[in-house]
Amino acid sequence: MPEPAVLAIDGASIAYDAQPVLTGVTGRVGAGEIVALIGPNGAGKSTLIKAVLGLVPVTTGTIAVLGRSPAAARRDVGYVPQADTLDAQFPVSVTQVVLMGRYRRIGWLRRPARADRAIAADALRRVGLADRARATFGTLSGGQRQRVLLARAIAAQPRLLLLDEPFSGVDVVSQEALVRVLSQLRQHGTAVLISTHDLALARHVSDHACLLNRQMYGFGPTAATLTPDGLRATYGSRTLDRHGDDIVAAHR
Ligand SMILES: Nc1ncnc2c1ncn2[C@@H]1O[C@H](COP(=O)(O)OP(=O)(O)OP(=O)(O)O)[C@@H](O)[C@H]1O
Repeated sequence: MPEPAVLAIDGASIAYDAQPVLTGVTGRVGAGEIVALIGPNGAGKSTLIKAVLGLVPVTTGTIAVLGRSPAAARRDVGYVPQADTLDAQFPVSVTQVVLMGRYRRIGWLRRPARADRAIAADALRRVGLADRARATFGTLSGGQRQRVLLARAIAAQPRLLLLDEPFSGVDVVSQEALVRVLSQLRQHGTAVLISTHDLALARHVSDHACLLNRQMYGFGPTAATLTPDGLRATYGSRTLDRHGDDIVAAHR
């Protein structure tokens, strides 16, 4: 018997109101696989991530996480939001933010046990911020805050991790930390869905790519999907930067 997919999307349309913003999405993400969502601004990448979280309705077709509805599977799904949606005013320490990742497992009314603190400390170490554990979250740089939120997500030990443009606006150190964490997650069998505008990073880290622009233009092994033809179809008349036969960057 083949392993059931961690995430299974079949002919899904997703809508905030009457008119769907995304249609015809079909694809599978298995344990330990990393899938990149690629498409221009407004393509529907964040919307798809929110639908997998059960926050935006699927109007036709289905989205199943571990064979359950997105809302029922929420406990097994981690989420790192876009950097610019973070609240830097949080008057809490870095460790407290990471421990929030444990509450869905231990319950909001219980105090974290020693094991939870060890898991949080390990998550901070994995993103390279062990030395900032006592710092106030708001005093960190944008890239460091993004890494703290990544630590919070991995401390929850999700089976599926959703990352919304984690590479945008972060420094090289943060990018390297993220690439390192992604490779560890793959080894642990965590499935990852990652939206990004960065084609080079997508090619570097992902096994599969999903091309989106209000509809799906392709889903498959990264090299076979991020082709000049596939990217041209997805981005339309927008400029694509070429290097030899390759398209290296797509403008938003
Ligand atoms: N809460 C909302 N209510 C109604 N429409 C929305 C809402 N959020 C987003 N949209 C619309 O859905 C479409 C897709 O937006 P989405 O944020 O998913 O795109 P994206 O691919 O993530 O873009 P970006 O790369 O700019 O983050 C856009 O037209 C947007 O205006």
